[in-house]
Amino acid sequence: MKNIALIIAGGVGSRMHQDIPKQFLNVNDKPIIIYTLEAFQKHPNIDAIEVVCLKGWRDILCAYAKQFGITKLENVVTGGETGLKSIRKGLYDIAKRYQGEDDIVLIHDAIRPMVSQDIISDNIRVCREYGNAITVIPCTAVMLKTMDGLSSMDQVPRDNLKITQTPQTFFLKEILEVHKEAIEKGIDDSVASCSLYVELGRKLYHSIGSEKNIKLTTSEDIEIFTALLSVERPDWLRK
Ligand SMILES: C[C@](O)(CO)[C@H](O)COP(=O)(O)O
Repeated sequence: MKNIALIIAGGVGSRMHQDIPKQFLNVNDKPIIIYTLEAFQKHPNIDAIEVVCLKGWRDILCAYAKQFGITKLENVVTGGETGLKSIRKGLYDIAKRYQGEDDIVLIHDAIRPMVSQDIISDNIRVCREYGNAITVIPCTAVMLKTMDGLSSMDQVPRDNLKITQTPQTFFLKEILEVHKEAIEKGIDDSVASCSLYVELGRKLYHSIGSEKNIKLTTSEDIEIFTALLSVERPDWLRK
């Protein structure tokens, strides 16, 4: 009964307008991806870590992992053309080493370095109890619908909306079957694992996220992350 973290670090980060991919940018002398890996390294119920990495960055990542004591890192594979294909490559590689009926995989964005121990624990709990776990937070803003990108005449009731984050956690055996079904049905452009499940008509279960579990997409997000680190060290760094 293993809990395996699959960290997705295959993106080039074009919205950050930097030469270095965002997951490898340094904040306080530490690459962003290392903050993320440390969260899973420190969690007592995470048994192994696999990373899907950008082509050409594998050796650099392995060197950083050694430097920062990420001993749970078992393998690094190169990403695919899309996020979903990168996830699939990671799952296929994990399946070479893990075949247990009870093994679960926590799929997490490398660029969400503020993931807390509580978020990881709740994902494991919900997945083991209900079969999967999608980290979500409530939608607190008014959501406008637009058809032209400039104006709106409609809104989506926010009470029915949840904002998704990662980790998104599944039984390894089941998510491999879901990917097989998606390939057979020609569904290949889902944005995330949760979208794939929805597109195949499967039910998803929510686990508790946090506003602080931000995805570092733009340079503004890096400023927010740096500010968060200066006022509140993540729970796993405090121990
Ligand atoms: C998986 C995700 O983080 C959930 O909020 C998000 O969908 C990832 O989107 P991206 O386009 O791969 O950054």
